[in-house]
Amino acid sequence: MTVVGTPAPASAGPAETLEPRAMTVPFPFSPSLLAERVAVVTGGATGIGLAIACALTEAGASVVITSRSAERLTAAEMEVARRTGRPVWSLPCDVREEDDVARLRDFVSARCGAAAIVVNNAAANFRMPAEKMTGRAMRAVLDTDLLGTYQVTRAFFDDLRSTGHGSVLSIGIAAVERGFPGYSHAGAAKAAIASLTASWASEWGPHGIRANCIAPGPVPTKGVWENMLGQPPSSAADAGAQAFAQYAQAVPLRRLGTPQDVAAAVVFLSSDLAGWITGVTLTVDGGLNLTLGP
Ligand SMILES: CCCCC/C=C/C(=O)SCCNC(=O)CCNC(=O)[C@H](O)C(C)(C)COP(=O)(O)OP(=O)(O)OC[C@H]1O[C@@H](n2cnc3c(N)ncnc32)[C@H](O)[C@@H]1OP(=O)(O)O
Ligand SMILES: NC(=O)C1=CN([C@@H]2O[C@H](COP(=O)(O)OP(=O)(O)OC[C@H]3O[C@@H](n4cnc5c(N)ncnc54)[C@H](OP(=O)(O)O)[C@@H]3O)[C@@H](O)[C@H]2O)C=CC1
Repeated sequence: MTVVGTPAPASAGPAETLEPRAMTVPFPFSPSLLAERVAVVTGGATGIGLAIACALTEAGASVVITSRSAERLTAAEMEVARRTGRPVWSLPCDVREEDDVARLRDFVSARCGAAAIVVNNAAANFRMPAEKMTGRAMRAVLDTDLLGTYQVTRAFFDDLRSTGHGSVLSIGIAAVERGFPGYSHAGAAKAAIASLTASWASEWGPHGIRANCIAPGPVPTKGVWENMLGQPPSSAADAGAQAFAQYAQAVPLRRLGTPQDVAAAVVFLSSDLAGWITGVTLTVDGGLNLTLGP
């Protein structure tokens, strides 16, 4: 039986074990829930995107993953097949580049058919105090997170509409209305994504396209460790690992998130189970935002 949180292989090194896969909830959706649907997942080779690709595949969708690295995509293709027993397709694409995005759209259409589900998950992040933020640094993040989300979604608009049940899922960040200290570029981009989502929902509802945002709290993926907190710790005793363990105690549900927590929300929102839900931002954070005060 396939499960949402396939346990890490015994051979997994310290970096892999940081992507918590301890959750062993049986896969909660029918394997035919998304049958005949084609899905595109940006940033689908690692972390949360990889878990989303696995979950959509397990729910019956034909999935195309994309990121800038052909090497990571090849590894991810094998990982999805290992976890789900089904193939995914992949194409390198920098979401900041219009030509790349146009090629992606044509690849998906030729290989699998019209996309009914677009998951905007690709993102870039690095710590930088606001007063030190250069224009290039700001642009590097806005171009990836915001422009990339807009560009990919727009490229697939005709396909989404043609299916009659298009669904756009964009990944934001929990409690972004409070800002994102140290990461003001990413906070601004993610806040704008929530607004884009609402605009798309209103404008495209009449075309049968739903648009929703998922706003995760902290999920200690390898990408977060490398880009936000330095190198992954080599053991649970490392200061970084200790800080995260302490952070978990601030969460009402007393744990940090897993990629699979986010993936389950994506499957639900992209399916007909959520057929009358559009324009929402769903926070997936174990209740952490409730502890931040009024
Ligand atoms: C604690 C829980 C909350 C977690 C919330 C959210 C988490 C996440 O979003 S996780 C996603 C993390 N994953 C990634 O970030 C992976 C992808 N990131 C990247 O590939 C890069 O960081 C990049 C896209 C931003 C690099 O883009 P590129 O166009 O190649 O940028 P340049 O190298 O040309 O640099 C442009 C500009 O930005 C400055 N810069 C880039 N990276 C960093 C860095 N790591 N630290 C500081 N500054 C950086 C760079 O210095 C350039 O500015 P100038 O120096 O003024 O030219
Ligand atoms: N982990 C967390 O705590 C939280 C994460 N999020 C969001 O969840 C999503 C996934 O993050 P996570 O899995 O943790 O981190 P990852 O670093 O694993 O994922 C980011 C992905 O984006 C891809 N990517 C980056 N830039 C581009 C680009 N220009 N074009 C195409 N792909 C690109 C990367 O692949 P490649 O480098 O190969 O291009 C990578 O696969 C992001 O949107 C993030 O902001 C939100 C809240 C909390």
